[in-house]
Amino acid sequence: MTTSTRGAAKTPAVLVLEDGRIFRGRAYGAVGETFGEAVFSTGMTGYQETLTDPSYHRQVVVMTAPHVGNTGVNDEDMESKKIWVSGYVVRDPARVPSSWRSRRTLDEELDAQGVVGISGIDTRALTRHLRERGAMRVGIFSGGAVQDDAALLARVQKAPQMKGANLSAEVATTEPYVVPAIGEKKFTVAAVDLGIKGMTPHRMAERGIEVHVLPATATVEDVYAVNPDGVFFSNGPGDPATADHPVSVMRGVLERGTPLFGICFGNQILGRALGFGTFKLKYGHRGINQPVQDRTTGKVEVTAHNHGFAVDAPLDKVSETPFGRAEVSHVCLNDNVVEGLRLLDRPAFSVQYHPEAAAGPHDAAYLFDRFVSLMEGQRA
Ligand SMILES: NC(=O)CC[C@H](N)C(=O)O
Repeated sequence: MTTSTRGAAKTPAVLVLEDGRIFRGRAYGAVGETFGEAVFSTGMTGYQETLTDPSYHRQVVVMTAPHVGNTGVNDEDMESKKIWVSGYVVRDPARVPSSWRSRRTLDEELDAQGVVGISGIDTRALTRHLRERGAMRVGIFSGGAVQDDAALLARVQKAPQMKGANLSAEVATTEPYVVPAIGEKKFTVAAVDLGIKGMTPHRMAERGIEVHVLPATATVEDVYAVNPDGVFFSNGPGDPATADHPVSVMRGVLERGTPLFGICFGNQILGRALGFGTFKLKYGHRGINQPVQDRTTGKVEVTAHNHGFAVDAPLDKVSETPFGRAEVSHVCLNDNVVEGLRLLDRPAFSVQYHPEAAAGPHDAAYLFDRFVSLMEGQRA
């Protein structure tokens, strides 16, 4: 529950981690209370895209960049219709935004959307704590929600965990919709929406793809009803171990041999469809400067990430799966986490990171071209 109060900057706020560590600051955005999983993002730009990425549903995002809100909020950079983070933590918010596109301040936007945040805390200390102890549950409280610390801690410890959370249906579209191809239409793609970011269909549309975005509950029949040249599985929030329905739909697509591409949650679902497990990372990857190697070319790309889980697949051997041979195509050079999978006997691949990459970098945009090549190959 949140109470909207402008001028929140003067209102004391408290951030309580489930292990009892407490940070005191001032309210930012809406005044009230909120709960979620505390995670940190190292992106120095693109806060508007971060806030509106549905994969952040039920997460409280800590920004490691010390100044946030400098370019205000514009009407163009949203990745979905609303802010999805459940809370927002910044060190030093901009008092006066400066950008020709800015329409309002970030503080006003968070307040208008009822998103509770906190500012003026030592975000470096908080980030180091999360790196050492791992992502954990957190609460932010301000105004009338502030009680004694022990009472707040008890409430944080009762909040739901991210492990085991099945969240796609809470963020995905309930009705199918079409994003038309830009210019000449060359292909039709069925995109299963598990929490899709707006830039993803746009990157496909730019390549002459008409994208039929389908609800997370879509069946194999719904997918083939649009007569697709390719099938796409999107990013999305929650624990991939709970995504049994999309895993079974993906198996149906793999059986038919239709070209298939997955991003982030979609990569974890491909992992599961092939028979690999998934697991929770200690504190995840979130930011826009993660080095990833494409092992099929040897090239290293700087990439945008937002994932807390990963696929458990062997890095150094080709695996036999029910759909033929599969290999790890991409790996994160910071920690050797699996960042991409590809099948060797069927036209299917996926990446754990974000080639659509709003707000950049764009090193990985070639993956959309790879998807187009698979669809061309199927036609030839
Ligand atoms: N961006 C995503 O698709 C995230 C996938 C999954 N929810 C994770 O945290 O790993």
